[in-house]
Amino acid sequence: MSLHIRAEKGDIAETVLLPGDPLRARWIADHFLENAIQYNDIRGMYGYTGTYRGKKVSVQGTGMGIPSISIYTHELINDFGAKQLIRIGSAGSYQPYIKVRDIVLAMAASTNSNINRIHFNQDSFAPAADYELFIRAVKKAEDLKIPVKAGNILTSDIFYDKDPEYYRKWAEYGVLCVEMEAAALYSVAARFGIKSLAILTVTDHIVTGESMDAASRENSLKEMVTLALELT
Ligand SMILES: O=P(O)(O)O[C@H]1O[C@H](CO)[C@@H](O)[C@H]1O
Ligand SMILES: O=c1cc[nH]c(=O)[nH]1
Repeated sequence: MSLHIRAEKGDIAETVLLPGDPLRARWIADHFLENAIQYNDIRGMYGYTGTYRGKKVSVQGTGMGIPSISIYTHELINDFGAKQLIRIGSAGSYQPYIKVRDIVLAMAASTNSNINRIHFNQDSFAPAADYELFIRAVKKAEDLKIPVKAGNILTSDIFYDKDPEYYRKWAEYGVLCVEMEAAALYSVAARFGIKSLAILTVTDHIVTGESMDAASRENSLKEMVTLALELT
């Protein structure tokens, strides 16, 4: 048992899928895993362990934003021995050619958060995906005929930005989309020497204003979840 996760050592698999939304974790346990057991309900941040095609895998909600995912990933690694963390999140597109429902593999995660400047005494750390896991995801997506885009993304501390043009400076540098956790995932994973990758489904379009409703966000992310589970 750790401060935020009610589980014993061995209850959690070495590979953990990380949706921000704990209800997405429950939906994955219900629809994709065999013999899923719920191990965590602290703060309603559900976590489950089951099997997928015979392999043990866990799904743990992380909540929204860098502080929240940093707590869960720290405990998953240090208290429960997680070795491979795969975020499965929603994102807002910054590019006209990245459409709603597209899947993006985050090769790197720029951020407007100060968290790494605090850790690195004002120097700038570049949070990046694990290369081997990233390449496996690209190949697996090809095998499954799931089209993916890949590139730099933005992990933002702000969801409701007061400046509607804020996205432009990132878009001009080729940043594909925005979400709120990947830079922290990559940084915590790097700190403890484990593998991590963020797979994102575009649910909103920052340029066109298009958006998926809340129920679709929870339920219509099947391809992303399948791709992540195939990497266990
Ligand atoms: O769908 P999840 O994984 O929560 O990810 C995105 O959705 C939330 C904002 O609605 C933020 O957590 C953002 O990163
Ligand atoms: O952080 C996020 C997540 C989904 N959609 C957005 O616009 N932003």
